[in-house]
Amino acid sequence: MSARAAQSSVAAHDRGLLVAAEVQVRGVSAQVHVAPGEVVALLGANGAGKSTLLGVAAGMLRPDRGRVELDGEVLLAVGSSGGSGAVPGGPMNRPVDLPPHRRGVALLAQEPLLFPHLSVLDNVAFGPRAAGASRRAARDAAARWLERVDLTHLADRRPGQLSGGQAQRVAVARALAAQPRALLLDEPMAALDVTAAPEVRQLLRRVLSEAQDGAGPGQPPQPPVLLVTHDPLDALALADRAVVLDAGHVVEEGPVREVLSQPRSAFAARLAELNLLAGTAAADGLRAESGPTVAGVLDPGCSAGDAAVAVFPPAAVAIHREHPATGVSSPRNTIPVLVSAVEPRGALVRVRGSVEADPASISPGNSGPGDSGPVDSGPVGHPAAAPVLAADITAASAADLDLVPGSRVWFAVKAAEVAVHAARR
Ligand SMILES: Nc1ncnc2c1ncn2[C@@H]1O[C@H](COP(=O)(O)OP(=O)(O)OP(=O)(O)O)[C@@H](O)[C@H]1O
Repeated sequence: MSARAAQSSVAAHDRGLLVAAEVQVRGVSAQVHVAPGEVVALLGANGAGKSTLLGVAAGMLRPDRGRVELDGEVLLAVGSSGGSGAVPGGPMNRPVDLPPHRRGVALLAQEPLLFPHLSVLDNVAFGPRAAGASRRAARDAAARWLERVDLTHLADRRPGQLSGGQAQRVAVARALAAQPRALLLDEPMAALDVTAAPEVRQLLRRVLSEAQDGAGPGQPPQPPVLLVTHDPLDALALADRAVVLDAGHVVEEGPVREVLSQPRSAFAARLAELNLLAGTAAADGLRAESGPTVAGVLDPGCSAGDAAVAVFPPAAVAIHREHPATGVSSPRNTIPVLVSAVEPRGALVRVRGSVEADPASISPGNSGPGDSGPVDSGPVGHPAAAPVLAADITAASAADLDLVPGSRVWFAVKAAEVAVHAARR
């Protein structure tokens, strides 16, 4: 990239958070921009470079070349100009590398990293105190934040007397009480058990959307949020956009649902081993964006009316040539699908196909879609593209069904196998 092109790419991002870094020893050369109020999920396999970018943004790692800007302020500018690849060079007068505590950036890590000798209240007050608030103002802010994360009753406890989920909620309060100008989340649910993880995910979902709704005229800009995660549910619940890193480079980016439902990189495809339909949560399932209700089981963090996704594994899908009888013992979804690929996978066959919106397109002799089908929601940003679903069936069944690309079939999945999770709209 020429210096001029590099400059213009930086100038285009004068609001929000820009992180561009080249770290040769780690093979990382990537650039990510997060707009004010936007949550970007940084996805990628182990060693892809996610923590490296986060470390550069936080000021914990100095790259060979790199630039970090927050709302136009340069937090880091190191390395020579005129380089190539993802990292803007630009004319370099003198290097800038603000230390972490002067960046106005808060980092929430996997472990809550609370001070063991301080009470919960004083741990939270540490955030605003470190950002320059007076002792009293810091404690007031801490008390307000403990209320927002429903932990007022634990204010006097020491971290050693908290569960893992409670401690992480305290860490969330500490990070946000400092009123950071940008928030970095490094796999914040990864160290939690299966009960605590959804609680913290739900809390983050709530506080992040409150932070975004809260900004108005005269208020500081909404903080950009960069979230590192391996978990597609974290990305779906919390992020607007996904950026996929592979071997240190950005290989894919776009709205989260689009990246997960129509993955173009190998990693996103692996991550998206689940079927996914977007819409609005209903009492007993999901109302697809432009279709009827898919019966399913609502996640505890999800209520009717929320933006949501219905998720089910390919192994839970049965395939029928004719419309199957409606399940008696448990409700069943029947979805008309046009087969696009039939791929052997060991002892199984992965059948992929797009959801058909028009029941009339189903082959003659079918009784038409059942009560709960068809589903024709399209992923965000691709209103015209029908969602693609996958089913794993035995090779013998695939042979019996005589499936080839172009076959028209019904995918059937029991409601009990469909999980409905809250998601960003
Ligand atoms: N301290 C270090 N010194 C040298 N190389 C490192 C160091 N830490 C990480 N690496 C290498 O840098 C590359 C990027 O690592 P990074 O930790 O950023 O990946 P990641 O996507 O965060 O992975 P994970 O999901 O496992 O945390 C990898 O090849 C890794 O082996």
